[in-house]
Amino acid sequence: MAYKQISRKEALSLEGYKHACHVMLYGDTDAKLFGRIPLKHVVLMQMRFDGLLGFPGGLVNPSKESLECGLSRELSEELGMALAVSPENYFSSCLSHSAPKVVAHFFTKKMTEAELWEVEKAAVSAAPDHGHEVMGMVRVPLFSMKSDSGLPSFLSHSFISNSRSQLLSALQILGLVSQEDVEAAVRKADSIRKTRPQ
Ligand SMILES: O=c1[nH]cnc2c1ncn2[C@@H]1O[C@H](COP(=O)(O)OP(=O)(O)O)[C@@H](O)[C@H]1O
Repeated sequence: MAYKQISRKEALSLEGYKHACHVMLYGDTDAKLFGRIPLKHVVLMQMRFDGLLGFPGGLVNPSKESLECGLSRELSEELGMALAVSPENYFSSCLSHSAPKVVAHFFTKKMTEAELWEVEKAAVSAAPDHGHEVMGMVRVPLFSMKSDSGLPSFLSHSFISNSRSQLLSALQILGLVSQEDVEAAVRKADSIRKTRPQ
């Protein structure tokens, strides 16, 4: 599936397109898996109603609201708390060939580990969409183990639209996982998918 990256300005000047805005919430952590493997960062995605992984967010109407306001409104439904998103959080805009006439705008927001905990707690206890449109927040495992568990296994699952490539580019550009490690995880994920019983 091919996605074409375009500028925010170009995206907003397109006629007859729907605009989707999603955000990757992330932060640093000192936590260690099994008390020995440093997790380094927390990155949040969600399990959607359709069984696909994606980021919180949804459709916004740029003729009536800014991308950031529309995204914040969607987040209060999915996360059960107000979360401000500003133009500084803008990351990219992409045309999706799999969903004709949809522009996918992507944002990233760094938070403290305590704030991320609050988001996870509100998402399960206060979000109107919990259990309906959103089945739960998930932390992305960023480590890779010899058995291919961790990031390779996570990447072998099914993702909505271009959310997998949004994740991969954010991990690299924000320096959360090295380019080399991302590329190795993608190769392993592809081989897991090929060998999985149908
Ligand atoms: O995480 C994501 N990244 C990129 N596009 C996404 C993501 N999640 C959903 N989409 C796409 O965004 C559009 C709106 O879907 P979504 O289910 O988020 O919004 P809605 O709840 O307003 O209908 C659809 O075209 C969907 O394929």
